[in-house]
Amino acid sequence: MTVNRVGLVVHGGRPEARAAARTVHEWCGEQGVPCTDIDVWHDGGRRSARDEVDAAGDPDLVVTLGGDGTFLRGARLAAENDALVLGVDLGRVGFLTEVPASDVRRALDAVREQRLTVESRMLLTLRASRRLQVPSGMQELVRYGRGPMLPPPRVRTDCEAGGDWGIALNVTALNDVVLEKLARDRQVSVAVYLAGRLLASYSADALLVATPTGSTAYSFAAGGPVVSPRTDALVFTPVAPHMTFNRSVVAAPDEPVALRVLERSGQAAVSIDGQLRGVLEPGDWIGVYASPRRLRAVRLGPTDFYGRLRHRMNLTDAPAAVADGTPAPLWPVTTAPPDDLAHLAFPTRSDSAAGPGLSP
Ligand SMILES: NC(=O)c1ccc[n+]([C@@H]2O[C@H](COP(=O)([O-])OP(=O)(O)OC[C@H]3O[C@@H](n4cnc5c(N)ncnc54)[C@H](O)[C@@H]3O)[C@@H](O)[C@H]2O)c1
Ligand SMILES: Nc1ncnc2c1ncn2[C@@H]1O[C@H](COP(=O)(O)OP(=O)(O)OP(=O)(O)O)[C@@H](O)[C@H]1O
Repeated sequence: MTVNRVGLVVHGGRPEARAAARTVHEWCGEQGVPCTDIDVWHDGGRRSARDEVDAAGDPDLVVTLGGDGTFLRGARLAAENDALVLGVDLGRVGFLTEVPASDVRRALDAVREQRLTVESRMLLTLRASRRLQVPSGMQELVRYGRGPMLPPPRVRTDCEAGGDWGIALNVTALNDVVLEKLARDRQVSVAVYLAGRLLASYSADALLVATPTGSTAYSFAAGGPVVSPRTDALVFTPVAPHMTFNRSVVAAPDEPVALRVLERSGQAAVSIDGQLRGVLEPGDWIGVYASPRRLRAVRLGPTDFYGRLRHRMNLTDAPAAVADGTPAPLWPVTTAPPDDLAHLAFPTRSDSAAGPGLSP
């Protein structure tokens, strides 16, 4: 693809990320490609995704330099502009970022020379019974020292009128939409509807709806399933529900998950990809569903989701299994499997064989 303009999202608190940003600026200077820093944390607060990408001159490639939080910030901007996103790994976990910092130049060259595949990932969006906002007195209290808050979500202008089903908000979640208690000592009471049918009323610390990408984040910590990011699905997971049914439910992409705060519940905070975006009162509801937008992520080689799961989550083998024999063979994703293990995957599977827009 031709890169016409690069937008940079940098973890400003990390010197290595600032150094990598200089490398990207240098590369862009050499190639004559305009490059703008975006999602800069101004003293006066942060801007909506639309305002950010407009101010950055409509980048068609968003490069993130940081950890997963930085990638999530970049994904929000890339999705708004249907831009590609490339995540450079300069974080603590780096589950979402792929390219090591030492490979930034090589990665940019590969994008320019079209030696890439584009992985399409599902995003969530939502409708709500009213516009979301955080009461001003509450902002300082709930932002946990994590920097400026995003402005309240805008209403989607293409859906502003005629919807009996609440107000469509211009938000996208790559990981998850979380409804959680605000008072430390008071759970939220929430009725949960899947595809319009009541699943159950919950009393819990939080209830969340994750994408397959987000299944390895908060949902995973709450005991939810790991879902391949090549799948489209909505993963509903309760956090510390005070009831016998505490399982996740995996819904189809056309089955919305609606969360309605019950009459006597405490207030509930709505977070999207870890960013506080609103506070709901009893009687309010949100409906979470698959966004018509997708995230377009740059992949420079075969991706290795399960290898990454094993490696980044430090999965360890059962001691008894290890003691029972030689360790199970493990080989890099770029290397052909040993001949006697070739049956473990579809034969001759490659990125290009996986079909347009999806890579394994
Ligand atoms: N108890 C928990 O695990 C918990 C609680 C709140 C929020 N979160 C997650 O944090 C996310 C926001 O990330 P952040 O970096 O801004 O906040 P953060 O710094 O609090 O990160 C939470 C952790 O989750 C990791 N992470 C983020 N997305 C991931 C993914 N898709 N797969 C695997 N690990 C992932 C991050 O690297 C980090 O270690 C939210 O979307 C939510 O899923 C997790
Ligand atoms: N652009 C920035 N300017 C200033 N501080 C920042 C910036 N980005 C991140 N930080 C600081 O870093 C903290 C962690 O941010 P975040 O969780 O988004 O990082 P991350 O990219 O996920 O990396 P890590 O994997 O280390 O958490 C923030 O609370 C903030 O203090």
